[in-house]
Amino acid sequence: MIEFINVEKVYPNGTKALENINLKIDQGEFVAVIGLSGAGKSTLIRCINRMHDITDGKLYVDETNVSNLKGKQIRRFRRRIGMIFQSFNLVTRTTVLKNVLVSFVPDNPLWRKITGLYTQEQKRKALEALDKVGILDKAYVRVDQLSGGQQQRVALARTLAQNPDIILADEPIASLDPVTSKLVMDDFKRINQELNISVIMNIHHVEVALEYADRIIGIRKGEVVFDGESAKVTDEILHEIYSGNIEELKAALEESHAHV
Ligand SMILES: Nc1ncnc2c1ncn2[C@@H]1O[C@H](COP(=O)(O)OP(=O)(O)OP(=O)(O)O)[C@@H](O)[C@H]1O
Repeated sequence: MIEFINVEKVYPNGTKALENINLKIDQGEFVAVIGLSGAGKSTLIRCINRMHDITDGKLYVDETNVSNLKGKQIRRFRRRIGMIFQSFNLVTRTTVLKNVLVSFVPDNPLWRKITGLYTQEQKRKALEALDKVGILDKAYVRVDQLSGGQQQRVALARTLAQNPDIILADEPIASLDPVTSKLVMDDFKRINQELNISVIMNIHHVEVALEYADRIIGIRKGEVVFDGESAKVTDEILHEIYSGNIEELKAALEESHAHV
């Protein structure tokens, strides 16, 4: 379980990005975080794996008080939490398989790190992860020969290979076309349901969020203004989340229509 207790995040330049955040997210939930640009969505999910430090309150992942982690403990903790970015973060001039194998580097002794050799078991796990996202046939293809959607699935396979409890996804479909977005979202949903991995996704496409996530967290100006089942999100609630900016809400909805 992930638990935020009165969490606040103030950046060193004085910007208050999160305030009074209280949330409990159970293992296996699929949560979409929505809100205007600058509302604090990215900050919220990046506090979970300590990419950002909170400045007040408490944040727990299971029994771990995230703020108390130091050095090696942070690295070990992050092994349990996969992270997917809009930009895929892959090494494009090498093969799909090598990109997935990279997830094992932290576990390997120095000589394996230097030689770039992996165990048969690691290769088997990497191929298994590629199979889970339907691109096993691309294992020996160079990443720069794949479409954006396929690249995002490689990123997903790399994360799966590390056997995470949680996947944090920061705008994972923002640079994908509507058809590909759907395939990638289907992968997230399947992984969530079949492997019981929690998915916490920051997403601009409201309708996609409503279709795929079980739970919506609406953020406005660093505060949670809605937290509930996707099925219970009404136009009034969306207005509340995006209030003060109807034009942006309309644009977000139109963009989402194009994605479903
Ligand atoms: N490294 C930083 N230093 C200072 N302020 C920051 C930093 N990162 C984000 N902010 C500010 O914190 C607030 C929340 O930003 P955040 O990126 O979390 O919003 P967001 O909802 O994810 O936005 P977007 O949808 O545009 O990505 C914004 O006012 C932003 O300008």
